[in-house]
Amino acid sequence: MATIVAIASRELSKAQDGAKKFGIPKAYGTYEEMLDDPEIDAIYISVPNGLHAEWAIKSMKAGKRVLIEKPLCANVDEAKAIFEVAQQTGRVALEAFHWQFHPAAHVVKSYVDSGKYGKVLKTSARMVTPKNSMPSWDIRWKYDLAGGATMDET
Ligand SMILES: NC(=O)C1=CN([C@@H]2O[C@H](COP(=O)(O)OP(=O)(O)OC[C@H]3O[C@@H](n4cnc5c(N)ncnc54)[C@H](OP(=O)(O)O)[C@@H]3O)[C@@H](O)[C@H]2O)C=CC1
Ligand SMILES: O=C1OC[C@@H](O)[C@H](O)[C@H]1O
Repeated sequence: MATIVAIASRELSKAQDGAKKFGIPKAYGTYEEMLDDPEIDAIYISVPNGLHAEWAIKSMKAGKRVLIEKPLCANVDEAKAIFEVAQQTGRVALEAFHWQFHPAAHVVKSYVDSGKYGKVLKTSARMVTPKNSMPSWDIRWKYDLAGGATMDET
């Protein structure tokens, strides 16, 4: 079982509001301060996509295990860097993407692998969101933060 020990924001007042709302004992006004907290074993990384690798690597170097929001990171070089640091530090790095563990996904994969229904010739995906649910300032529109529909649904 895990206990949430602290929450961090780039703005202390935001962290304090979150801590109060969710009954979290400690609030930090920088991410670095949280990494310095010896009481913390693992960090949940929920910053924008383009910052996942940076904070996963800093967290592991600070001795923490990391649960990294999907998508794991922005590109293959970052993915390699994350797993190199995980190996060097002996820390666990896991992407918070439930499909790889979902029984339904395994059943679908077993059908595909079995060839029972023939070969997969094409797949297609479309991202649709309710009108105004993703304002223009949302991180998902920001290329420099590794936004975009493909990244969002990866
Ligand atoms: N698994 C799932 O089902 C879901 C996963 N996600 C993933 O979670 C991550 C965050 O998504 P979401 O919570 O919707 O995003 P938000 O924009 O709501 O939150 C991201 C937070 O990151 C912090 N942050 C740090 N640096 C920056 C920066 N340069 N610009 C903007 N924000 C920054 C901010 O917190 P602060 O200012 O307090 O420091 C901000 O509140 C994404 O990787 C997304 O793909 C999102 C939704 C569902
Ligand atoms: O589950 C999700 O649905 C909406 C998306 O924008 C989000 O990032 C994703 O994780």
